[in-house]
Amino acid sequence: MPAKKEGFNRVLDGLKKRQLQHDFKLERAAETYEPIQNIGSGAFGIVCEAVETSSNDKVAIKKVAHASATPTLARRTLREIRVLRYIDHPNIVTLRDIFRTQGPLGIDVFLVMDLMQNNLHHIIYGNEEPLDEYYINKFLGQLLRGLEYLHVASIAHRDLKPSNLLVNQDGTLRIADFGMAKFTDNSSRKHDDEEHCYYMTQHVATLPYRAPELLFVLPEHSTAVDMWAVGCIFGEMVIRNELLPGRSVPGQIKILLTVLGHPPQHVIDEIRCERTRKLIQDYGTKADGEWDDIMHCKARGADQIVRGNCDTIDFVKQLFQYDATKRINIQDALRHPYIQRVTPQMAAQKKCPFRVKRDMMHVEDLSHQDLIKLMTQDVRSAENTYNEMHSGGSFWSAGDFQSERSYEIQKAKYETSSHTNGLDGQHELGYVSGGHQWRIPSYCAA
Ligand SMILES: Nc1ncnc2c1ncn2[C@@H]1O[C@H](COP(=O)(O)OP(=O)(O)OP(=O)(O)O)[C@@H](O)[C@H]1O
Repeated sequence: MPAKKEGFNRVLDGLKKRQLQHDFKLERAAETYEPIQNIGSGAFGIVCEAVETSSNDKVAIKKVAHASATPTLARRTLREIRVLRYIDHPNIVTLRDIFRTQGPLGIDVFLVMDLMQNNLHHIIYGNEEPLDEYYINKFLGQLLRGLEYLHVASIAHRDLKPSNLLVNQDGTLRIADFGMAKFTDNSSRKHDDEEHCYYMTQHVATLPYRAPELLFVLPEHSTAVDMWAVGCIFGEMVIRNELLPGRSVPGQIKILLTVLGHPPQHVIDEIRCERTRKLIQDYGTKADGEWDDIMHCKARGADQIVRGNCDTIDFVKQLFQYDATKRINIQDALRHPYIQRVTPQMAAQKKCPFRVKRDMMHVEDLSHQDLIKLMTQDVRSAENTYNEMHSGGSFWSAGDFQSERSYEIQKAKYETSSHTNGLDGQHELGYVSGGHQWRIPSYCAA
């Protein structure tokens, strides 16, 4: 290598190292984790590869800078913590630890996860060749299994896209980035109505994966938004291109109309936004797209996943129903002949712990102040990360209620307890009986 280039690379390496040190000032937790290199960033977080010094395990640390500064950041962070902290599923990213430091603009939160080698976006586009059919089906099957675990607990991810699906060399896929995750059931209709405004809805889900009920600002949002995204991701794996590649809201709506045809009249009738309804009506009636062609028109290589395969086409059609109530749900998707044909029979999986659902129920209602309070309680300080690692102390895990019944008992105890955390009693049960200042999550237990 010429000397000039070597020198230049050294300078670049030095700059990267300094940036890493600047981004990941871990305070006392630096004795527990050693950052190695930056590996990714999104709109809300930066992620580095690091080593856990005691075990030599490689981990990924996601930093959400000044997580307490705005309600949006605080809510995103709390959602991610509360979904991930009790979950142990082969197709959902594993959260190992959480700690915080005090940054100049509020609390910086660090989520320590198992390190994954890649994400599906890089897998799809990192190769000239389209993805092998075997891998498409393997990834699809794992995505559906991870979603089943969440959807059965009425938790919608709401930001599924290839870059949020992490993949290891052995083909394991794990769903990541739960900043938009939300508990959705019939009682959440209230929130949906509150969210029924242009601003809120247009910040859920990345445009090319955004379901029509979000795009058209319809009142009903459920786990069905994820099923639409599954269709988009499946299509993207097949054609090696975004299936519905809009770059603006009107542009995205026009792409839907062009590719998928006109929404049924009852869906249009539900649209309250005059501008959106007019846009759809003015666009006129288009013929429904033929999935055979849609999935193949941009495909660079030959594959037979879609063409001529009736069960594949039926599966795709059911994912792309404009009407969310008619869209295939996760359980029917797993039972669909296409999935049955291409994915191995899978054993029944265990249920998502009730406490995840319980923790997620109230997040959407909280004020900025309450969000900060809960986030602070859920996350230990970097100081404690170091102390607990080195004292070998056992971590209290009072939040580990195994069932709805034990939750109710603890809740009753809490509500009659004189010990209060300043909230309304429903929100932070783990605070009741622990002697510790911070609520230490169960997964930290040795
Ligand atoms: N556990 C992990 N192992 C390896 N890489 C990861 C891990 N978690 C996240 N990443 C990488 O970091 C990137 C950014 O992470 P993430 O999507 O969680 O951030 P974000 O700011 O919430 O993103 P977005 O803009 O999509 O909301 C991901 O696309 C992924 O490539």
